[in-house]
Amino acid sequence: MISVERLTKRYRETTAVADVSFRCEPGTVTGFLGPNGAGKSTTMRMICGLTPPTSGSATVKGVPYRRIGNPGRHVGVLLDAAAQHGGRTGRETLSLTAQILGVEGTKVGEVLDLVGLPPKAARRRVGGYSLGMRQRLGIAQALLGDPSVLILDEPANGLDPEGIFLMRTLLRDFADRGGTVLLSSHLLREVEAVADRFVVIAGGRIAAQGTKSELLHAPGGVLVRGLDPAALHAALTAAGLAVRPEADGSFVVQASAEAVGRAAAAAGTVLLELRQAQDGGGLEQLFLSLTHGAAA
Ligand SMILES: Nc1ncnc2c1ncn2[C@@H]1O[C@H](COP(=O)(O)OP(=O)(O)OP(=O)(O)O)[C@@H](O)[C@H]1O
Repeated sequence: MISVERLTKRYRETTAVADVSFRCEPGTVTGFLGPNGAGKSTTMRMICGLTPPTSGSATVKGVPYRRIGNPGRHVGVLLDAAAQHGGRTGRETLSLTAQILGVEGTKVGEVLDLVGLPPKAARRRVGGYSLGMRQRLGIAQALLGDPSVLILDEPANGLDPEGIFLMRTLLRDFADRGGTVLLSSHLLREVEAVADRFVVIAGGRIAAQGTKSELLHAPGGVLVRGLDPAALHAALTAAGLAVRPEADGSFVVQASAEAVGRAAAAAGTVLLELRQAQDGGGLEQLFLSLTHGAAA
C-alpha cells in the first residue's frame, strides 16, 4: 500500500506538486499519468524520501519510506535508469545490490531472466548499454529484493515492443500475486493495458483519478436525446440534474444513465438515445482534455 496525503513541493517560484493525494492498494497497478513537467517524478521522489516535501506526507506499507529498514526488501524503486555505474557489468551491478540487500546470489540470474537480459548482455559494462537495456537492468534491480511494492518512473521509456510486453506481463503478475505497483508514464496507451487505476496529474495538481470506467463516466456524463427536446429538458431540470444543451438538440447530463432514464420516465417523455457522452477509446481523449495546456 502506498498512501500520499496532500503532498506539496515548491521550488522558489515553481510549484512542482500541489496538494496531491492518492492511494495505491495491494493487488493493483496504478498508472500515474501526466504531461512533461506535470510533477510525476517529484511526487515519486517524495514518496521514496529523496525529495523532502514542502508539506504533506507519504507512506509505503504504513510508514515513511526513510523509516523502512532495508527498504529494497520491501519496495523496488526505479526512478532513473541512467543512474547506474557505467564501469560495472550488469551482473556485477545486481550482485552488489544483492549483497547490500542480503539476498541470495542465485536471485541475480532469476531477475536477469525475468527482464530478458541474456547472459552475454549481463557480462557487458553498463556504460555501453542502450536505454532499453538500462531500463531492463533497473527493473531487475527493483525486483531483486523480492519486494511487495514497486515504484517505477517511466520504466517503458526506451523499451522495444517485446520489452514493453514483457514489462506489462511482469507487472500484471506482480500485482495479481498481491503486489502494489505505482507506474508513471506520460503515454497513456503504454499503461492502459496494465493499470487498474489511473491518477492523472497536470500542472502539479490531480486532474482526475479512478478506474478507467470511473474516469470516463465522471467528467463526460451521459448523452441523451428525446423526441421532444423541450419536454426532456424540463424533465431533467425538474429532477435536479445538471444539463448542458448541445447544438444538435441532445443534452449532456452529469448523472448516471439510470437517473436520466428515470427522470424522463417520470415525465412520460420518449427517449431516442441514451449513452455515455464519451465512448470507446475515450480515455486518451479524456487525458488530453484533462491535461491540455498544463504541460511545462
Ligand atoms: N530540483 C528542482 N528545482 C526546480 N524545479 C524543479 C526541480 N525538480 C523539478 N522541478 C520542476 O517541477 C516541475 C515538475 O517536474 P517533474 O520532473 O516532477 O515532472 P514530470 O511529470 O516527472 O515530467 P516528465 O514527464 O517530463 O518527466 C517542473 O516544472 C520541473 O521543472
